[in-house]
Amino acid sequence: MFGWDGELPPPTVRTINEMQPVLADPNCAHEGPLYCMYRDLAQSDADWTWLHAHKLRYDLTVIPPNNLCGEWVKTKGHYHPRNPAGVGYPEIYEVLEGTARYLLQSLDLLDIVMIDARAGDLVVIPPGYGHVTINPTTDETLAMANIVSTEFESEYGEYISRRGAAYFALCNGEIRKNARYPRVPSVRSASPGSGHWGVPKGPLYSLIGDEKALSFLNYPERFSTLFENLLRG
Ligand SMILES: O=P(O)(O)OC[C@H]1O[C@H](O)[C@H](O)[C@@H](O)[C@@H]1O
Repeated sequence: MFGWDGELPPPTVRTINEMQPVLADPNCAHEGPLYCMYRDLAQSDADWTWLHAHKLRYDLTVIPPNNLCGEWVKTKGHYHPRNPAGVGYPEIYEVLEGTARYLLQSLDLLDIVMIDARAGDLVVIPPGYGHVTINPTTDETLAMANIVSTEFESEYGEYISRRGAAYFALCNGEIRKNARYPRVPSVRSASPGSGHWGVPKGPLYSLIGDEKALSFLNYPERFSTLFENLLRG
């Protein structure tokens, strides 16, 4: 499954109920499971030990297509806190199957970015950017991997209090502004970074063991050029 060798542990399942506070239609009465998160995976004890020694985690997320009262299925959305040096923890994703739309928003809400990615693409979430992943299809499951620091918990408060991201991606193709956000810029598009601006090339799993390629995840303060280039596109 998704190029994963061997059995997967039982996933954490995000239900539609948990998503109610962040849906475009707050009265959407659908129910049931929405997407599965398999956290802290490794293909061998050696890989797991390396990941943990470097304060990192490899996860898979599987998002079947869905229509949530007119909105594409998406993840709940969260920010990451700052690391001890005062810089937000970044994250790196890889699309394994299907297509993904990453909707990023800076904490100051001055920058909203949409990145369309397909299988093989790697996408870096820069420090300070909240993020939602959308499966913008009717018929394809999205499977993606991520590597992220083990040193923090995701923060959902901003997304819950504003009832979702700054924009909603609707199944009719409309990108609708969320009325809970007073003033936000329009969405700009960017490309997945894989192989450019210092963003590593995949497969993501093959980077396990490569300290140089993954140290930006815990020490983003040492990689300001990478993030500046990434945000300039
Ligand atoms: O936490 P959510 O907003 O539901 O997003 C889902 C994803 O978030 C993070 O990136 C985690 O590292 C993933 O394991 C998870 O699948």
